[in-house]
Parts: sequence; C-alpha cells; structure tokens
Amino acid sequence: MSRFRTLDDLSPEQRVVARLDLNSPVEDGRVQDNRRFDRHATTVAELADAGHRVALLAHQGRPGRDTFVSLEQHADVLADHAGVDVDFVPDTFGERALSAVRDLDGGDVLLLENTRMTDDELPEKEPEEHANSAFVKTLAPEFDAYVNDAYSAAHRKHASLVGFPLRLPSYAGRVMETEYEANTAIASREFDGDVTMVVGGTKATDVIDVMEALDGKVDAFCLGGVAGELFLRAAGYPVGRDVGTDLFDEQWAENEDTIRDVLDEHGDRLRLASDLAYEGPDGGRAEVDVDAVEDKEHSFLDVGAGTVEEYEAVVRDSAAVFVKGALGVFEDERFKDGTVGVLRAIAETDCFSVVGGGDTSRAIEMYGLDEAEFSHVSIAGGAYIRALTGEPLPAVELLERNAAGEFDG
Ligand SMILES: Nc1ncnc2c1ncn2[C@@H]1O[C@H](COP(=O)(O)OP(=O)(O)O)[C@@H](O)[C@H]1O
Ligand SMILES: O=C(OP(=O)(O)O)[C@H](O)COP(=O)(O)O
Repeated sequence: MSRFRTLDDLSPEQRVVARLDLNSPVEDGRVQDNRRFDRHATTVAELADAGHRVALLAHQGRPGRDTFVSLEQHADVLADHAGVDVDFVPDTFGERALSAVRDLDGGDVLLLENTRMTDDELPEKEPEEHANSAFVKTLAPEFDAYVNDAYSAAHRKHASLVGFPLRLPSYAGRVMETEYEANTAIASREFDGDVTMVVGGTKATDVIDVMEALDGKVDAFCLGGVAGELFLRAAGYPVGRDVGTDLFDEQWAENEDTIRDVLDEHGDRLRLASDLAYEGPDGGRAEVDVDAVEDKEHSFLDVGAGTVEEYEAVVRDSAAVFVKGALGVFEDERFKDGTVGVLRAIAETDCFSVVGGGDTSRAIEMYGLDEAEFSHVSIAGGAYIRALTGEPLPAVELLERNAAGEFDG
C-alpha cells in the first residue's frame, strides 16, 4: 500500500494546483500527442468533474533546446483527451497567472505557462529551499491542495515537484498512483513463479544498474539492443560495430570492466542472443548465428529469429515480466521482430507485465498491440529506471512526508 494520500482523500470543492508531466516530442514546433496527455486527462477530468477549481503546472523541454516551447498547444491537446475545457495563461506566477487563478469557478481548468520558463523551477535544490522560492511562495496561498501526478518527472528536485508539499496538503494523482504501484511491484510484490526482465535499448549503464539492483528478484534477464551486443562482446563475440554512431565503442570503453563483472557474477541468469539480424546485400533483413560472426562484419540491428523464439519461451513460463529498452531498432519494420515478438508473447501470456521507457512503449501502438493486454505501460523513462533500481524519487518522498504530517502547522 502506498504511503501517500490520493484523490480519494481530497475534500470536495477545493482550490487545487496539480503538477502534470506533459513533456512531449516537438516536431517543427508542433507538440506531438502521446500517452502522457491521455493518462493525465484522467486525473484532470476527475478533478474537474468533482467541482474543484483546477490550475495545472507542467514543463516542456529545457532552456536552449528546440523542445523548450510554450504550453499553449498542450492545453488544447489535453482538453481533447479530458473532454473538458482547458484554458491557458502565458504566465506561471505573475499577475496574469494570479488573476486567472482567482477567476476560476468550480469545475474550471487552467493550464499555467511552462514552469521551466521561471528562474525558480530548474535548479536542483532541497525542498526547503524550493518552498521558499518566489514561485512556490506566491502560488501556494492561492490553493487549498497540491496534487502531484507527474510520476515521470518525480526524479527531479524542481520547485513545482518538491516545493509545494511543504506548504499545502498534498495528494497523488491517478497517474502517480498507478505508476508507483506498478513500477515498484518488482521489489514490493511476491510472484507465484519466475520473474523475467527483458532489457535492451541503447544505454548500457541503465541495463547494468537494473541487473545489479535486481539480482535477487529476477530469475532471467533476456538481453538485446546495444546493451545486449556489449554483453555478447564481453562473452567473446566480435559484435557491436559503430558506423557513424558512438553507441558501442565509447560505452564499451567506459563499462567494459563492469560488464565483464556482471557477466561473471550473474551469467547463469543472463540470456544472450544466439543470432542477430542486419541489413543484407539486397536491403532486406538478414540473420547470422553469433557463433558464425566474423570480426564486426555487420551492424546488427535486432536479435535473430532463433533468439526471439527462445525469449518468447522464457516469457511464456514467467509469472511476471518487466521490460526496459527495445531489443532492436523496431522503428524500422525490418528490425522490429525481437521487440514486437517478445511484446506479443507478453500480451498473449497471463502474466503480470510492465513495459517502460518512452521509446520501447511506442512499439505497442506502432505495431497494433493492445495496451490492455499489459498490466501496465509506463509513461516514464528515467523515473521508471530509478523505481526498478530502488533509487528514491524525491517528489514521491515529499508526498509521503506530507502524508506523515511532517509539514503540518
Ligand atoms: N542494435 C541496436 N542498434 C541501435 N539502436 C538500437 C539497437 N537496438 C535497439 N535500439 C534502439 O533503442 C531505442 C530504445 O532505447 P532506450 O532509449 O534505451 O529505451 P527506452 O526509450 O525504451 O527507455 C529504440 O529506439 C531502438 O531504436
Ligand atoms: O520526460 C521526462 O523524462 P524521461 O525522458 O526520462 O521520460 C520528464 O519530463 C523529465 O524531463 P527532463 O529529463 O527534461 O528533466
């Protein structure tokens, strides 16, 4: 059971300031719709339907990046998903914002401007310091309650995430609640059978951290992606070729010793690819057994058909499966088989399943899998990794401390 309060504990008709994570891809200045809008819409609609006056805080991008844009478009996308009007004010805690907040009636929803456009938001500081920032000190008195729904940003110690619980009664939104429960399940739940982790993607350190942290909790790790190739290299296979990328050699140089140690220590639990896929001479998918690979002759972009079968069998025998990172470059249809094959096996199996990581979970809709067949599809990347590895999430800790009465009076 969670140790924070939820929307079930919120008194009626409150003035609520709610923190969402609407941080999204931006292409040619257009914000791309994605799961984050749909998920947060549940919390927003529930707050509006209950008659609260609702002001929303969220961020987009970081200063200096192309994705650092206003939240004006986000208001419309969110409104479409939530089925309620979402007004927008291009101000976060200045006079225009305060005036719009004071004009809210019960059931109204207002999105304030990108929190990262204020100087107070981004510095990673202790909650006490953030609670004394002009941002938090100005906004907090306008509200009766703070709701944090931004699980996927909960690893950041930013003002809008850790400052308000020192000043207002605080509650987890529905996204925060469900993400927390599913993503900590590997550490907090007992499963009646084997627990499997499917780990891939591009970041070797993510994979290493997860494997080290979950050693006692996981019966089998099925490896793929760039990380899988680096483990194959440690096992003596000449794979992992950089062609115009710095995915392999740089990560190898930085992590070789750790990868070798993990392989020595946990080798009996690791499943490495027995075959790999690459672009053949005719431009189609070609495959080769890892035993037959000549010195870095190909760029491998997926695990091979034999490996997919082996991993599918492991999944079918599991009571719980957690996924972090793709097994191949699934965005290219030729190299989707590993990622999609394993996801399909999970969907068809009656196991507890969590799929995390923004990129990997995109494969679900890209290839027409039914999200409802998974126990949980996380909208978090960095926070999901931290939950899996047991690292604390500062914003969650603040909700817990608030519920424990630490800041009352
Ligand atoms: N062999 C590979 N070579 C290059 N990229 C790969 C390979 N296998 C997987 N990927 C890429 O890994 C990405 C997902 O990696 P990552 O960012 O670590 O995971 P997530 O976003 O799910 O947390 C996918 O977009 C995929 O294209
Ligand atoms: O998208 C986010 O994290 P993610 O890329 O790890 O999923 C969060 O909104 C945090 O954003 P940040 O990594 O710019 O602090």
